[in-house]
Amino acid sequence: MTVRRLVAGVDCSTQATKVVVCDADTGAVLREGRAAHPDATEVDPQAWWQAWETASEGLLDGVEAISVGGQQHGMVLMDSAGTVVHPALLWNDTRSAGVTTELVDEFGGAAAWAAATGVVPVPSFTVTKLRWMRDFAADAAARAEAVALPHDWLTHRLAADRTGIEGLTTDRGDASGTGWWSAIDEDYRTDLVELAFGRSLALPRVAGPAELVGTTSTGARLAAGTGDNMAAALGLNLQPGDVAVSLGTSGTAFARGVAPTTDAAGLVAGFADATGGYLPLVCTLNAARVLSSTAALLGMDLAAFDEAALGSAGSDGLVLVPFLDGERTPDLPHSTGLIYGLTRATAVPSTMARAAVEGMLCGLADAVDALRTQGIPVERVLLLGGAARSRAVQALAPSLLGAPVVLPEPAEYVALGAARQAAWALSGAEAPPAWDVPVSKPEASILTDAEAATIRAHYASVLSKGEPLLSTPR
Ligand SMILES: Nc1ncnc2c1ncn2[C@@H]1O[C@H](COP(=O)(O)OP(=O)(O)O)[C@@H](O)[C@H]1O
Ligand SMILES: O=C(CO)[C@@H](O)[C@H](O)COP(=O)(O)O
Repeated sequence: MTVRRLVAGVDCSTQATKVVVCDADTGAVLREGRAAHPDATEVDPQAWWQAWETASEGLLDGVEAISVGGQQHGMVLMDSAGTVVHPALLWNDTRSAGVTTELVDEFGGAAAWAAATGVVPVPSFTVTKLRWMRDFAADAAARAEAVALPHDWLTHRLAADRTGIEGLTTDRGDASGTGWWSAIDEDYRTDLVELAFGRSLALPRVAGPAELVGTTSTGARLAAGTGDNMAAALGLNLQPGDVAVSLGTSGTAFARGVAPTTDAAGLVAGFADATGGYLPLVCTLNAARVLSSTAALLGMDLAAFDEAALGSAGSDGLVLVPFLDGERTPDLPHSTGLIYGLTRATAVPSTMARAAVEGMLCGLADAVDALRTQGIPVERVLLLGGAARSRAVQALAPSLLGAPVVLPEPAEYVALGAARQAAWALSGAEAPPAWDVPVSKPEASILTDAEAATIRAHYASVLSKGEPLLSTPR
């Protein structure tokens, strides 16, 4: 009789913690749990711990290894005892917008950052949050001795064999989103921590992709973990030519790369991945919540919203610029949403629903184009994340994104990727285990390529007309 080995993967993402327990050989999901996070852009990491405890309750019997995938960029500052000195500022917290330009300039501008680290800081990046702490939360900053990311912190909290800030670990994937780890040098740039914060901080050791880094109180081994997008890439087993478009709280478009990218325009972040390779990625601040907010505005649940968007004959020139939480790509942190083209004909719920889906997808279409500009081949888009469940999204995506779209079987791909990393670390093998990723075709496309081009042209024109409004603080 073969003995089944169990591994767990965790997704500590913006809106929730999700846990999957899988068969280490096949990846079959045997148990699942989930618990919500506070709806805020600064969060006490203790809330992630509570969500982990709730989401994993009753799931971990027999689990031999655990790995944590986490929302990227969040800043967790600790004192020497490991006590968090300020609520974590998350990736979607834009308060560091005011200090980002000066920080970029102090190092010689966008091109210098891109050449040194692979990224150009925007307010999402941890390095800008350190500068904000130095300037606007000096008391808490003075107590800080170490800085870590959400997945580093949760892994550390899970490790029963560590105390204080001793033994903190991260991985190259998540580290590459800080702004002080260089995907070009494969090393920390401690000078950039000092530049941003005014002094040095202890940084987590960068563990190898398949390393075991600790042990939990129940004896399960801990893998290194990684950023949520890196975990999703591992869960999806992305191949050359594949681009993942994830429609969660953030909208992301990413692909596996064989070399670091250095986009001085700052659209494509030159991240590392969780396997030793690279993960060029474009991220927007506005994806699934554009649909849920518009549905709430229209007094509809998500199912009714979807029907309305799908049933609409077209947006008829109504353009919804979806920057409800400010925007990161394009770099417009002070922006808000805009609605343009409202007439008596378009001021109807179904047209508004359609314009919201189109607006969100136009932002992601620009993201996919930015990858193309960096020479990333886009032969097939894998659509995932909560909003990929929307039939309207599925029906509009192929023409707007300009590529064939497939739907990986609905699953928590970040948690699955983390579980795959745990299985890899547990196996001691050269490569991650081969887990199958079934895909299906989406709803038939309801747009011609010409219609999609018109929608994207309207969107681009409203963006450029709205620029003065979008770039000014309210
Ligand atoms: N059918 C649907 N249509 C549109 N949005 C959906 C649908 N189902 C779930 N969502 C949205 O997906 C989001 C959660 O997606 P998820 O990928 O889990 O996000 P995150 O990883 O950022 O927490 C929520 O905002 C939810 O409203
Ligand atoms: O900032 C980024 C990527 O650079 C985001 O993708 C975060 O990693 C949060 O992801 P979700 O919670 O939306 O999955």
